[in-house]
Amino acid sequence: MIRYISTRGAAPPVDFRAATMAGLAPDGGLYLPDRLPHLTGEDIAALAGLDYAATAQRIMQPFVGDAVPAADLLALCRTAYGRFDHAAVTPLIQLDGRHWLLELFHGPTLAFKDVALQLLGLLLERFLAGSDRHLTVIGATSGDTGSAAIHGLAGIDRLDIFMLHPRGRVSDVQRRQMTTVLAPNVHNLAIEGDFDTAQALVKRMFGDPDIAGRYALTAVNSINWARLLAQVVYYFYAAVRLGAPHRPVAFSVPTGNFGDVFAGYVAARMGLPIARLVVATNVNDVLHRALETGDYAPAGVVETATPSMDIAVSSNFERLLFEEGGRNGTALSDQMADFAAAGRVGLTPEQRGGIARRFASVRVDGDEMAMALRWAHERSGQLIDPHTAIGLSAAQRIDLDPAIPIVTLATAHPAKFRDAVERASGNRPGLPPRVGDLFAREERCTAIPGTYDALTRYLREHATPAA
Ligand SMILES: Cc1ncc(COP(=O)(O)O)c(C=O)c1O
Ligand SMILES: N[C@@H](CCOP(=O)(O)O)C(=O)O
Repeated sequence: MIRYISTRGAAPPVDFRAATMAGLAPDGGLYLPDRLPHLTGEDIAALAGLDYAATAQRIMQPFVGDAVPAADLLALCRTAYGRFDHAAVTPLIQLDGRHWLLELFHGPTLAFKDVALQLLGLLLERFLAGSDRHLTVIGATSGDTGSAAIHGLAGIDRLDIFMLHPRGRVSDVQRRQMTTVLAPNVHNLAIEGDFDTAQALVKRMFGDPDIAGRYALTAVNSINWARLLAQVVYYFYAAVRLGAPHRPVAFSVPTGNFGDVFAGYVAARMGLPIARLVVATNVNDVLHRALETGDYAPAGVVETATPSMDIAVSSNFERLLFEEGGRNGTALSDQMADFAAAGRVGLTPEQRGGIARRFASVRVDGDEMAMALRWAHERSGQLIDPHTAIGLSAAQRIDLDPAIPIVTLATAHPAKFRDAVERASGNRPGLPPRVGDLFAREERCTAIPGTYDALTRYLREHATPAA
């Protein structure tokens, strides 16, 4: 059975249930499976007849093991993906002979995060029902993870969620999707600072024994392995529909925390013929620079029309460094210590070589983003969101055999970023019916300074101790 090991090598291996409930490993590392199941060409071809929920169960079961029996996992997938408002769950849309969009935004909060967080909510509810524990979820968001997590976790018994977003830096739709959920277990905190401030505060809490032990913290950001696992599924689902295993497919992924594109990497390592994974960044291009130069050196973040990608320190890059560094926890731990001390770290030749075999990267600026957005509209009559447009622009510029289809992950509905879409294209997307009354709903949110003291004070006043 698959066990979960930490990228830092000093935490005991655990099963899927424990890894999901912990979020982050106790040594500060990120959990990864101790081995990846391999799918043969026949296994992949057999996915062609399955709907989304059945594909999800088939791909995830080996990772989940007996933590959730097959029939139950299928039922959870049917519930989670039954809440999407498209029969295909994640439909593929053809733009031209070569370019496709994989629409991941048909869930309750209109972004790809719903694919994982609808299921993660159900898994946590199930795991809690079988125990007497109380969990405190603490998360950081630039808008999409927060709304999806709140919609996935609101109302769960013996679980509270504290979600930090950077005040004034999320769109009005994103903010309201979070702050209008009035369930008593939901706490929205608007902090002074940017997304990295929020993410650093959250990570510090996990490393603080006084807080982490007292409140049984868990994470729903993509540092939680279960988030990524659920995202592996749509790479298989899309590639099979475009001819896998007989035809390779490339994916272009608008990237911030490196979660979504890492899920694609896992799919490739499991045997899916992915010709190339394109890491598409905006001008906050730490990942593009790291892939080009081998120097992972976060710099200050500037605000862009794609706020969900305005990230300096990209959490899941650590997972890739571990995988491509020989899965050596001690070496990775040293590398991360160097990073913490110097604020930058060089990749080893082994890591650079491994990464270059599977990935390409493109940095897309605001004008290029707007051009891709207009192109998609002219071509297909469809408005796409600015994050998707970053992915599409990268896909259009990548050097790849033209016979290989390239799928851009459409990570959000354009209505979530309607001001930016209007600025780029002159067209204002309407709100879909499921959020029609969003602007009439009451909001609840607490503003706090972006300091550790302020956050821990709030937590001590509002969180429930573990025992
Ligand atoms: C709309 C949108 N696109 C892309 C991304 C980047 O995804 P990841 O952080 O998994 O790289 C995010 C945020 O995570 C997002 O909200
Ligand atoms: N863009 C993200 C940032 C957090 O990413 P996550 O995938 O690590 O949860 C957001 O929407 O909040």
